[in-house]
Parts: sequence; C-alpha cells; structure tokens
Amino acid sequence: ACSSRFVLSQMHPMWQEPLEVPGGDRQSPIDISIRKSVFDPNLKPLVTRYDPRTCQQIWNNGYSFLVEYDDRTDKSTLHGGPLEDQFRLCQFHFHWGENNNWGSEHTVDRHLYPAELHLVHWNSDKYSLFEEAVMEDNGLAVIGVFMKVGRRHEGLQKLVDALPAVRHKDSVVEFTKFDPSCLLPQNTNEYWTYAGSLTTPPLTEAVTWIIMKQPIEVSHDQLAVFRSLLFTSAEEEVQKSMVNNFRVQQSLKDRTIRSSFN
Ligand SMILES: C[C@H](CNC(=O)c1ccc(S(N)(=O)=O)cc1)Cn1ccc2ccccc21
Ligand SMILES: [Zn+2]
Repeated sequence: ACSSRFVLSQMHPMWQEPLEVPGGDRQSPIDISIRKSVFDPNLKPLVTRYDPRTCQQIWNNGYSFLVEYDDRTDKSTLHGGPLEDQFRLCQFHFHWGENNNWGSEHTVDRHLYPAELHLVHWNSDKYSLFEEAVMEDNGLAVIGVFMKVGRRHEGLQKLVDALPAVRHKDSVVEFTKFDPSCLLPQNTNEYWTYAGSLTTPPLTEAVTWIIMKQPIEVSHDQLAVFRSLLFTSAEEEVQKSMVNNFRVQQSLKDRTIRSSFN
C-alpha cells in the first residue's frame, strides 16, 4: 500500500499551516466557483476498475483513517477523465468536521459539506512507486466525493463497523474485500478537475484533482462514528477526538477549473 511504508512521525500538527510550501502556486483545497469553471467537451468519462481483493487494511495515521490497497500490480485502476495515463489505487480516506456544518476540504460556491472522501491513485504508467509519483506534477490523481447527511450508506457501514478497532493513532486492522466503487455517486460523468496538491504535508503539487459534482448520502450516526476516532495514540494521557481534519482553502492563483458538464 502507498503510505504504510511512511510513518509521518516528525509532522507538526498539520492544521498549523507550514511556513514554506513547495512552489505554492497550485495548492489544495480550493473553493470551486461554478461560474469560474470552464466546460471542456474533450473531458472523457472516468473509468474506475477496482478489485476488492486488493483491499488490505484500515490504518489510523493520526490525521485520518486510511483504507489501504495492494498497489503492487495494476489490479485497481483509474483512467479516462482528464488523465493521459493509467493510475493505481493505493488508499482512500476522509476529512470531516466536529459537526455537520463543516468538514469538507473543497467547497462549491463556498458551500461546505460535513465530510469529503479522497480516493488516492498514482501514475503507474510513468512511475514504479507511490513514493516516486508523489514528487512529480503528474504523479497523483485524487477523486474527491462530497458527503452529505441523509440516508444511511449501506456500503459505508462495513467500514464504520471496523472503526472502533482503529480508534487510536497508529492502530491497524485487517480489512478485506471492500469495493470502493460503492462509495462513488451513481453519476461519475459530472465532475470538476484542476491541478493541485496534497492537502497534508508534504503538500507536494503532484495531484490532478477530480471532484464529483454529485455528493453521496451518509447518515448522521455514521458520521458520528468518524468523530469517535482519536488523533492520539493509546499511550498519550490526553485523548483528542479526530475532528476538523481538513486544510484551510488555498488561493486559486493562475489556475482554471474545468467541468465535464455544461
Ligand atoms: C506523502 C505520503 C503521505 N501522504 C499521503 O499519502 C497523502 C495522500 C493524499 C492526500 S489528500 N488529502 O491530498 O488526498 C494527502 C496525503 C508519505 N510520503 C511519501 C513520500 C514522502 C516524502 C516526504 C514526506 C512524506 C512522504
Ligand atoms: Zn484527503
């Protein structure tokens, strides 16, 4: 999997914005202003082929919880959309708030969602490891899916039921046979795309962002279980609940947001 080889140990609490940022002209997240986005008729439909047998584990890394996939072969892939190459799924994770009024990293015309899902892929046509791709400007592709409060999401529930086992930072639990396509909205042909960065250190400007227009619905109780996770490890005496794990919005600078729809 793409991140378990790195324990982000010497990381300052990520929500104190680091001083220097690599480049700094294509940072994420951003507000997606609908009127500023440009329809691009050449954008293709997204093609995701995810094999649930590559699902391996859930890991609390002290910032979010990651569901990690075996990315040693091209079994779970993404191509199409704005992408020239084929990308390999390595993990997905979420960002959420302390209540249902905020929590997403991206916004649409300043509208905040209570949570946002990120499916992280790296360019396996050009690079041989995630760690290489993360330093290159065409290295990563992240699908962002907004989450709003509504009906219970049956596919998400298997994940929610596993969360108490990874309550503390650095805890890992086996998690298999999960098909992340169940977390995509039924309409994946309508999305925005722009050139951005990781939203946590090292904030490298390696990400082609693909943000779904249609949110998925999850229940209030399912989000409440996300908030029962902890930033802190079992040894630490003061336990801090894992909430508000989103980065502040960054300037669009000289970028164009393209939409796949009119
Ligand atoms: C980046 C990597 C840890 N971070 C991520 O994998 C990651 C993925 C997606 C997002 S988001 N929220 O934008 O979707 C954020 C972070 C570790 N790692 C690998 C190489 C490497 C080099 C220096 C420091 C850490 C390093
Ligand atoms: Zn993320």
